[in-house]
Amino acid sequence: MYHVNPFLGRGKFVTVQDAVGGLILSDVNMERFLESGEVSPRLDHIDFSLAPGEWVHIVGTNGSGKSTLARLLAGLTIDGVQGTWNRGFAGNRPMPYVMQQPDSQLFAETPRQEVRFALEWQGVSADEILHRTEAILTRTGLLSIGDVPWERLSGGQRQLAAVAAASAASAPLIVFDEATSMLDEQSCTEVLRLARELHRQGTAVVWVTQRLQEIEGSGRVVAMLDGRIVFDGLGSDFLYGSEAEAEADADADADAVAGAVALRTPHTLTPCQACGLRLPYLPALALELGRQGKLKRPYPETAAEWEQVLSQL
Ligand SMILES: Nc1ncnc2c1ncn2[C@@H]1O[C@H](COP(=O)(O)OP(=O)(O)OP(=O)(O)O)[C@@H](O)[C@H]1O
Repeated sequence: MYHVNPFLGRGKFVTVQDAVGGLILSDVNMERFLESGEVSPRLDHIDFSLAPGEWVHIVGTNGSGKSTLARLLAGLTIDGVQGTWNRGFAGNRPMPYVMQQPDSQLFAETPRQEVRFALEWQGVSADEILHRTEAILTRTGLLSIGDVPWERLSGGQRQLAAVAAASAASAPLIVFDEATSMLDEQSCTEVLRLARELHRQGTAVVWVTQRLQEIEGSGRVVAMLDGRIVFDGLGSDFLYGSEAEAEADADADADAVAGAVALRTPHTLTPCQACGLRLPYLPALALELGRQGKLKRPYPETAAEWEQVLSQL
């Protein structure tokens, strides 16, 4: 358990007790000082927990506090944070943190060197390094370009190398902070595939993104607004609202059609829209078809599911 002790200076954490289990933040608070001299929250009394092996999407508008929360979860020091937390399964060491810009986190000159360095930092033996480097390059699809210098690789390939190096730590948690935002569609898919593979192998993943099309209906979504967590629940409820709200909407529509009410009750905003975020095209289409009674939940997610639904409309 860690406490931020304001009397020890900014960002110094005091170990109170070790515990293995969930990574838990309690009442974590952080202020930012505006040019006007006013103080506003950067994190506003956040409570958050992450179980071992869990995947969480963190979303929110620009400046809502996603990166600040992500850095804290990775165990990186941030000046001026206050609150209480238990790092649980994530332990005392900083966890791998994959950023938006691969170039700001690459140390070596080629993918193979990058992975080797990452393993060396883990204290892995020389024999083991040789074997594991090849295995990681193979798994990440980088073997054929393992010795190509960064300047001859695309941004997507450099980001894959950053993920490969992050995965070399075999850490219990990896934080991706908008890791796909600068990439083309194919590279996004590759980076997401690697992250999902790590997750399948038991790594907890914090996935910060502005790309809401990456949300899965059955996955966990945490949405931030003005430094607060304003939603923590299922991806489908975040995108479409809860089923109970949808039913209430449908009842209101039926009443309006039957003339039981003079005016049609306006639909409520979904949590996604209430956060100031725009629904991606396909979820917006699903929501509209659902509201017209042409589609029932669970709404389609994959291309194959959409194809089937559209062929039946
Ligand atoms: N190093 C810093 N010092 C002071 N304020 C900061 C610092 N970094 C971020 N902030 C402010 O804290 C608030 C939250 O920033 P943060 O980067 O966590 O949000 P975000 O949701 O990740 O935004 P974005 O999507 O634009 O990256 C913003 O108002 C930002 O301007």
